[in-house]
Amino acid sequence: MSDELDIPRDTSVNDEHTIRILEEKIRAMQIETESLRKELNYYKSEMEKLLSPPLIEAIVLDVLEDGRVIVKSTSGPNLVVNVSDTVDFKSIRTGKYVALNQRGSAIVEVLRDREDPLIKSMEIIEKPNVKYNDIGGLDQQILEVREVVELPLKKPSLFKELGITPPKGILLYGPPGTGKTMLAKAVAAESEATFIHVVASEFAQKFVGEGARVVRDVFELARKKAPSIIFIDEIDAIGAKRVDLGTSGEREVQRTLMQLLAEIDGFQPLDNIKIIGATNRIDILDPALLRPGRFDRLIEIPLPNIQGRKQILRIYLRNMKIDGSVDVDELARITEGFSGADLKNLCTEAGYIAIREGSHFINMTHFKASIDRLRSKKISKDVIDRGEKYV
Ligand SMILES: Nc1ncnc2c1ncn2[C@@H]1O[C@H](COP(=O)(O)OP(=O)(O)OP(=O)(O)O)[C@@H](O)[C@H]1O
Repeated sequence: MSDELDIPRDTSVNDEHTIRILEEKIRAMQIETESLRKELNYYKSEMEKLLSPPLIEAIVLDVLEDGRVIVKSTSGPNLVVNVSDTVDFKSIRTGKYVALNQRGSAIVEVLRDREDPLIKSMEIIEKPNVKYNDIGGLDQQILEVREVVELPLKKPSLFKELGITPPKGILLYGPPGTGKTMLAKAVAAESEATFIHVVASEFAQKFVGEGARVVRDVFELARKKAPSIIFIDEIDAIGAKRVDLGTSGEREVQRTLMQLLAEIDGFQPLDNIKIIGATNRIDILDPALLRPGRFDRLIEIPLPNIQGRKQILRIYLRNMKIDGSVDVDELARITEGFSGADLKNLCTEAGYIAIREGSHFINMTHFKASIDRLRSKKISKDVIDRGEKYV
């Protein structure tokens, strides 16, 4: 025993030492017991949670003067319920998510706020303020979009009369920052249509079936707000060809795509809804998306050529205080590889350089310094990205 407890053999001499060792052992065991007790309590409470009946989720519609609350339970009906004493009454407000007890008679917990996936995924602009002449270097594409989107929305009778079916959806493809979103907004503005902007990667939701629900809700909203244009950016996020559907995430993306195709198939070419998809990865799109009656008109939005760059620069220079040294032709010539977004940044940066110098005008030197800065900062990276992504 003494060996076990590390007690020195000569106990007569070492009584005090022995007692100290034993006391330490007792303390260590007490600590151990305490920690096991906590662990036991934790598992007991986990067991209780698992065995307790499930709660019902609801959203607060109104708080009544008599202290009761009207809620809409997610399982269906509106209910008038009490508030349990364990809940802070002040935290209950319209729009809050709460948990009801199993009988659905009382609020027993106020839940954490969370975002509505529909609201998170989209932006609605009743009247976008982009005009065709704000867009440079895309004259041909503007003409085509006007013909296949604007005209059928504005004058469906023309198409009916002649028996022509316009496309339900078009796909704008090309490198980033070339004006795809701008063009979609401009056509919505000119067609007096509501612009519903969704980013497809936001459709990929956490919960099973949620992506498909958001797609359904977006189309429902488009019908309510018609005439509407639904702009689906980064459509490759849900519309890429799939090689295998191994993970549940991939299956969820596939379900979302199926819902999108079903919604597109569900309306008529001359209904007052149009869909514009955008991607810089047309090479990886699922051919199902490009079948007739879906995104069946493909419009390339390339990087601007020298003429295009000149037009875009002119648009931005319109509102800038420049001096006589600024040569637009020269600027367009030395900005090969720049997108519309890059050219806009170039103008803004030149303005900043002028401000830093305390200059009242922006001159050619400011523009050239701005080009050098942008080139070294991002262009090389962009070109590499484009080389890999854009086909
Ligand atoms: N052709 C253009 N004419 C004028 N401005 C342009 C043009 N292209 C891009 N821009 C400017 O760049 C900004 C970004 O462009 P936009 O969002 O339309 O590009 P995008 O092609 O949709 O890009 P992404 O593929 O990254 O979504 C615009 O708000 C505009 O200021």
